[in-house]
Amino acid sequence: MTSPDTLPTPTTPEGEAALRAIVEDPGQSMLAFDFDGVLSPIVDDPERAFAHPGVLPAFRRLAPSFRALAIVTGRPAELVVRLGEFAGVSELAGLLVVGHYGEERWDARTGEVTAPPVAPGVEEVRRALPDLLRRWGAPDGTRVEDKGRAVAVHVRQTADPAAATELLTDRLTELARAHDLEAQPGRMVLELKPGGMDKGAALRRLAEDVGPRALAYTGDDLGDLPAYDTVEELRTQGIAGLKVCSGSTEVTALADRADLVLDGPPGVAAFLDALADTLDA
Ligand SMILES: O=P(O)(O)OC[C@H]1O[C@H](O[C@H]2O[C@H](CO)[C@@H](O)[C@H](O)[C@H]2O)[C@H](O)[C@@H](O)[C@@H]1O
Repeated sequence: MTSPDTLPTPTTPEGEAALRAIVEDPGQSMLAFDFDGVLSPIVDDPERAFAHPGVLPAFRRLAPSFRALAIVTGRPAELVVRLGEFAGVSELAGLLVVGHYGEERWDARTGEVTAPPVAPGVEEVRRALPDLLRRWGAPDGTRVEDKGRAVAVHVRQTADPAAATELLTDRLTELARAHDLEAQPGRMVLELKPGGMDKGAALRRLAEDVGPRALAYTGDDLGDLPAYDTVEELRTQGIAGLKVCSGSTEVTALADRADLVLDGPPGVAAFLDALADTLDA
C-alpha cells in the first residue's frame, strides 16, 4: 500500500481549523470551486478550456464522501459540465453547478438548467459591440465571447493585453451601464453581465441549501473575491471556512486573502488527490 500524499497546511488558524473540520467530517462539508483557472488551465480559446485531467478522477473519489461538491462559475453551467465531462458520471449525481455567477443552476439528475429570462441589455450590447470595437480601435486579437446571458470581451490574444485592457475598460464599463448591465473584470477579459448576482450571493445560497458545517471555496480571479467574502461571513455564523487560491501571476488579489495557495489547476488537482488519500487512509 502506498502512503497518502500529504495535505498542505493552510497558513491561517481559521483555514487550518476548517481543513481539519473537512477531513474529520466530509459528510457535513461542501467543496466549492470556480472553473477557469482552478479546475481548468487557462488557454487562449475559451471553448477549449477542458478540465485538468486530474480533476474528474479526484471528484469521483471525493464526491461519495462529501455532503456536496459544487462549481460556481461565470460560464454557462452546461458549458462547464461539457468541458469537465461531468455529465452522466454516477459518483457525481449530486454535483451542483451554478453558472453565470449564480443566475443558472444545472441539475445533475435531470441535466436541465434553470435560469431567469435573459436581460434585454445583453442582446443590445451583443449587436452594438462589433461596430463599437472597430470605432474604438480595438487591436487585432480582441475577441467577443457570446455567452448567451452575458457577453465577454477577451484581450488575451492581442499583442499587448495590458494596453488593450487600458483602451477598453472604461468604454466597456460605460457601455454596460448604458444597457443596465455591469462590467466584471477578469483574467484578460471584461464581461458585460446582468447586475444583482455575484459568486458571493451564489455561494451563500448554496450554503443555505446544502447546510454544511464546513466548506472550502477555491478561486483564482477577481470574480471570486465575493465568494471569499461569503466564506468569511459564514465563519461568523459558525461554519468553518477555507479560502483556497489557485495561484497565478496574472491575478494576485486572491493569494493575499487566501488561507491556502496552490500552484494553479495542477496544484488544485494534486490537493484534491491528497484529500482523497487522507480520507482513504
Ligand atoms: O468563473 P470562471 O469559471 O473562472 O469563468 C471566468 C471567465 O473564464 C473564461 O475566461 C478565462 O479563461 C479562458 C480560457 O482559459 C481564457 O482564455 C481567458 O483569458 C480567461 O479570462 C471565460 O471565457 C469567461 O467567459 C469567464 O467569464
